[in-house]
Amino acid sequence: MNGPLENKMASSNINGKGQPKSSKPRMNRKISSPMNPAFMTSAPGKVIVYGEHAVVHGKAAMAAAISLRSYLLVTTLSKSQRTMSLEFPDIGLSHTWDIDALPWSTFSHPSKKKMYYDLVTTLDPDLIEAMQPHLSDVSPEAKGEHKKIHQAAASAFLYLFLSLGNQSFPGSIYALRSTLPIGAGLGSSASISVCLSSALLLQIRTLAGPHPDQPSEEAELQVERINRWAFVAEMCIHGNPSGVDNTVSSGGKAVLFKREDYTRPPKVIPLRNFPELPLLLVNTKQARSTATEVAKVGALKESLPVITEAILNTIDAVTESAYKLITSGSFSKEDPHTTETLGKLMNVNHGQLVSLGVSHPRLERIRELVDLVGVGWTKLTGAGGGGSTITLLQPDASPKALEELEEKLDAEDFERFETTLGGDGVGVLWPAVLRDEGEEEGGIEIDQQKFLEAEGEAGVESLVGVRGGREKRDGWKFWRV
Ligand SMILES: Nc1ncnc2c1ncn2[C@@H]1O[C@H](COP(=O)(O)OP(=O)(O)OP(=O)(O)O)[C@@H](O)[C@H]1O
Ligand SMILES: C[C@@](O)(CCO)CC(=O)[O-]
Repeated sequence: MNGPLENKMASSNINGKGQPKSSKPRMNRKISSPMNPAFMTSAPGKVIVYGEHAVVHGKAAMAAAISLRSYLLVTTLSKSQRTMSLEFPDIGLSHTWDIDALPWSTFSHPSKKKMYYDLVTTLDPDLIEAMQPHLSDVSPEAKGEHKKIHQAAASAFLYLFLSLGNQSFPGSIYALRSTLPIGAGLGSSASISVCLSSALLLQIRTLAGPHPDQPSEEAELQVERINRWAFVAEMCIHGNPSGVDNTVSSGGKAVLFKREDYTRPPKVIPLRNFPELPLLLVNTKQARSTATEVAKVGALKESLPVITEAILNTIDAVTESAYKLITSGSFSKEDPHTTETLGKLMNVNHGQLVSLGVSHPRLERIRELVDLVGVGWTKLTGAGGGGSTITLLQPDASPKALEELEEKLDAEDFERFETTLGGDGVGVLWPAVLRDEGEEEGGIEIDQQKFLEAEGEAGVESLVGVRGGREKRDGWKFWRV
């Protein structure tokens, strides 16, 4: 059976299959004091329903959280252990920094120091430079794309840690597992960014809650702070993010998102009555980097500015039409005409993304297979260039045709996902103890060994999952906005 590492990365040029772990996870260290119990954070992936890429250029996008999530377990070490460790087995990354050797003087210099409530919209080149010597010894044996994946995750953590922490920060281990495929357009980087940002903000004790009777304005402020720092981590991972992924991952549910001015917070409209659309989510297993795909569109805009801007504007019009339809008083998802309009808009949006040059033959093959059986409307979702598609299924799609489609997708080695849209955003499990409903007392204490050894995505989901397949789990808490 595949272990977590083998399962995670798609079989492509950034293949993580069978990568040796950099070193064995350190699972035998002495763990937290009762004052600093081990705790967890978790955040969802997302699908972009309309408007990816255009959103990087100031247009609107509509996106919703999905039920696949990342989970981060934080274990505080005893006072004498002055190290910060990352255990990210999904990508085969294991690294430890000596806290006292990190570039504190640069990060805490008055001209550079940021506060936990600040809005940071660009990475500081001096800070990036100061981090370099501490990143160059991360996975020195890794090569090519594999190395980039490690560097991206390590730099996201280090930039946040050095910005939010200080030299007297307690030594800690950050163990991360995700049920999301990586580089598949489903927001894996945003979900780990939200996990890291919320964990560090909790460790420096700047977050209130989450607790059940928290006023919603307070909850909103906490989520906003997490989201701002998650955006910083996203900038470390993919250069020029719009912020839509981390916004959905932090707040959950579904939103219309637009960032016209990068020096100001984006405009985010929650879509409270976002319909539970019957969606089929398919991964090409062709991993790619969001940074590369975003750069492709940037390059097209430079070489064909007028045409590219025109395409981006028509994408905006598609997103706007879908938004108007969903928020109109007469909207009903039972109405086949409405579904058909949303579906046609998805098809148009896909065509626009093809013109921007971010499709891939495997994405086109999924479209072809769906079109051949005629069960719905398909578009790529996320950055494209591989990654995933979403298909809005026709309400009257015949079960036989659907079965036929599933067989074909399986035969051609595509990966189908079942997921629900619009779930919770960032969650906290403090301390790391879970109890299933009906269980008498005690509950399961999640320690690093259990967490790192859980078998595959299903093992992670069943051990620490927000639902874990059960009706209700006691322990995970969310800021309710
Ligand atoms: N489970 C994970 N463990 C460690 N690092 C991860 C994990 N998931 C994502 N990452 C980091 O995020 C990067 C992938 O980000 P990228 O934005 O390219 O893809 P994505 O977020 O899955 O897709 P999209 O942005 O299109 O939704 C990886 O290279 C890695 O650095
Ligand atoms: C391609 C893109 O629009 C969506 C990636 O999920 C990039 C971004 O918004 O940061």
